Amino acid sequence: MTPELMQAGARTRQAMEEKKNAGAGSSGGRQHSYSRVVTPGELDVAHGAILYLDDITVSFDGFKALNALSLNISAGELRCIIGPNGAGKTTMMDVITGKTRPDVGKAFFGSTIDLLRMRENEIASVGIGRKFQKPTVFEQLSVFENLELALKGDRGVKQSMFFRLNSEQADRIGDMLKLIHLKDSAQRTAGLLSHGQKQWLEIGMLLMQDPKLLLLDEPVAGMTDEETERTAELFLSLEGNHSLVVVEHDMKFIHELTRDNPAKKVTVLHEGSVLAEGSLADVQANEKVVEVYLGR
Ligand SMILES: Nc1ncnc2c1ncn2[C@@H]1O[C@H](COP(=O)(O)OP(=O)(O)OP(=O)(O)O)[C@@H](O)[C@H]1O
Repeated sequence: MTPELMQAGARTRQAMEEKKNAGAGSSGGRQHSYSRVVTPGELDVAHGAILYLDDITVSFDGFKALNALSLNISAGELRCIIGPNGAGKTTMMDVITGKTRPDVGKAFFGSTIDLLRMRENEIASVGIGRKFQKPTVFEQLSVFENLELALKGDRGVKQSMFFRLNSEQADRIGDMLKLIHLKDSAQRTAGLLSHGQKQWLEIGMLLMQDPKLLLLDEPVAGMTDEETERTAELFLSLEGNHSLVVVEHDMKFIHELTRDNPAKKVTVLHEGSVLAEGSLADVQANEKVVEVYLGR
């Protein structure tokens, strides 16, 4: 071994030792007793939950839009949330994404990321993507360009100008076009797409940023039956790799999302709290649910 190599080896060992000691200082030496070391700010779903809301209350001039709401979503889960108008579904999404601050309660992404201490843009950057009801794509650009833009993410203007797709990125866009059923429309101007196709494109744009949790607000509103079915297929194909929270009024769509697994959990919100939670059959048979929602 040459002296240079020996010196390089010594430097590497010293750096490793310093890193180990620094880690011991910041975590109280816990990595000696636990095999898993969690990096601050990194999503940790080792305990199973990707989203944990506890006792969240949001008041508007004394009116409680959310009233001690608690909700747990597991990593990889597809959870449907239903509830009558005014139940608090949008307010719940607003709390998760940092748009609205609750009066009290806890909201964690994984077991370590405290959402209530973060701004909206920070929450988006740790991996929570939100799809609003209305599609918001860049109408003048092609489908491909929309996805390309989403891939660029929040690079600065100058970096975006000089951004060139590498082959891996071009492949990712190709795969996404297939997934969202827009392969044949890649060069089409987005403004010319049908409502359903625009919704898929926007979902594709969200997915290009690889969110860990997707919040989808009435994604099939205004879609044809065929588009609704395809959307259900798309969401089911994402389940497992992503976690999805789907707020929806369309019961046919909820049926399609739960058909492969009838035990899949559905949550019913009412007056800012969870009224019922269980399989679709269970919540549909629940008298309180029938009274406030399904029986209307
Ligand atoms: N900014 C606000 N100021 C006052 N009241 C509000 C505000 N935002 C929501 N609310 C009220 O809080 C309650 C819950 O509203 P939210 O929009 O969360 O319900 P929702 O379940 O999403 O309803 P929908 O299905 O109609 O969209 C409603 O009574 C609503 O009027």
